[in-house]
Formats: sequence, C-alpha cells, structure tokens
Amino acid sequence: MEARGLLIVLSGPSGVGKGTVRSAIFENNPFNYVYSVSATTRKKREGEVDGKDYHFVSREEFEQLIQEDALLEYAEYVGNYYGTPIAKIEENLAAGKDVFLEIEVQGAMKVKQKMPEGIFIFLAPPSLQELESRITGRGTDDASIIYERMQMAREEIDLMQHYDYVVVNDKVKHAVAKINAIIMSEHLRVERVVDQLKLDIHNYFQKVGNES
Ligand SMILES: Nc1ncnc2c1ncn2[C@@H]1O[C@H](COP(=O)(O)OP(=O)(O)OP(=O)(O)O)[C@@H](O)[C@H]1O
Ligand SMILES: Nc1nc2c(ncn2[C@@H]2O[C@H](COP(=O)(O)O)[C@@H](O)[C@H]2O)c(=O)[nH]1
Repeated sequence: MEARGLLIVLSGPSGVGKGTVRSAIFENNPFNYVYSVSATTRKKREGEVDGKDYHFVSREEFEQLIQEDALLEYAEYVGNYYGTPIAKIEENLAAGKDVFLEIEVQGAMKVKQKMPEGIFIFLAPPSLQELESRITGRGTDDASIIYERMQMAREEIDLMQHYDYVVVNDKVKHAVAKINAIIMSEHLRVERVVDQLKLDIHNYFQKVGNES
C-alpha cells in the first residue's frame, strides 16, 4: 500500500502564463508529477498531440462524458468545453503519484468543492498592465476579447482568497522553482509524514507477521 499522492491545481487568469509555466515544469519534471490530460472540444493547434496535450473530442463526445459523470469538473471557456477526466486522477493518487492539473478558475473552484484536500495554487500576474500586455502579445485576441479577459481577470483575482498559495509569475523559472518548493514542502507536512510512517509500520508488521 502506498501513501496517496497530492492533487496539485495550478490556476489563474487567462494570459497569466499557466500553460507556459506548466510546460516549463514538465520539461524536466524532477518530481515525476503526472499531468492530468484534459478533454476539450477546441480545435487542435499546430504541434499539439492528441492524448498528450488534450483529448480532442467532439461536442457530442464531451456531452457524453458529462452524462457518464466521467469528469471531475468541466467549464465552458471561450466557446469550448474543457474538462478533467476523473478516472486517471483517482488511479494515480491511489498509486502514490502527484497529479498536476492546469485549469482555469471556475474549474479550480469546482475541484476545491469536490477535493478540498488538493493543493490550490493561484498564478498571479506581476501587474494588470503586464497581464494585458501578455494577452495582447500572444496576438490571439482582438481588443474586445482582451477587454473581456481583463474583466474576467478582475473577478478571478477576487477568488484568490480560496487558494492555498499565490505565486506571482514574474519570471517563468522563478515561478517554476516556487511551485516545486510548495509541493515539496507539502510532502514534508507533519500530518503527511506521520501518515506515511504509520503505513510503513503497518506494512512492516504485516510482512513480518506473514513470515513468522
Ligand atoms: N513570466 C513571463 N514573463 C513574460 N511573458 C510570459 C511569462 N509567462 C508567460 N508569458 C507569455 O504570456 C503569454 C500568455 O501565456 P500562456 O498562454 O501560457 O497563458 P495562460 O495563462 O495559459 O493563458 P490561457 O488561460 O488563456 O490559455 C504567452 O505569450 C507567454 O509566452
Ligand atoms: N476548467 C478547466 N479548464 C481547463 C482544462 N484544461 C485546460 N483548461 C484551461 O482552459 C484555458 C484555455 O486553454 P487553451 O489550451 O485553449 O489555451 C486555459 O486557462 C486552461 O488552463 C480543464 O480540464 N478544465
């Protein structure tokens, strides 16, 4: 029997750099987090791989997943569905692996209701001005969408108080280091270490008992 892994939820406003920071974490992934691959109805972008970046599904297939209760949470975001398949999450946590979700704020709040034991990390911009220039610099949205995203960011920043940690994404490598440090220190929490020790003692005496 393994101690359960941690559920890590990285979230924050659109354009803050969640995807960038997550990719940087998974470039090396020294702590072997398992990335939770979401399902989405949005079109595959160049370079994206089905099953690695997302499970790209049709609207009908996504609605089927909702009906089957196969999603931990889902949200409609800029005209497309995004959702977190539940099956792999449970399987990996039970196997002692840390599972990493990168999702938008509505979804993170739903996960918090269902799995409050998760570690919720809010990725914040250094300033709203910088957030606006990151969204603009991406070149994917016109002025009205940028304004809409900034309005949403204002509401999302209000929800920051429901998170366990806030990491300001000033420099990507600093944000990565802070997130890894948070997860490492969560592993060292005394309640968790005691639980692990109890499990170890249980396993030891079960084995010794079986042998004698
Ligand atoms: N620390 C940083 N400093 C400067 N630019 C950054 C930083 N982090 C991310 N960016 C840039 O900001 C833009 C938005 O980043 P990204 O797409 O990762 O954001 P996101 O939060 O995943 O957005 P969305 O939720 O809309 O998908 C990108 O152009 C990215 O290169
Ligand atoms: N609620 C959820 N949000 C998700 C999920 N997977 C990704 N996302 C977020 O959607 C937006 C847009 O992503 P993009 O890849 O189209 O740029 C971004 O904020 C992601 O964090 C999910 O399963 N549930």
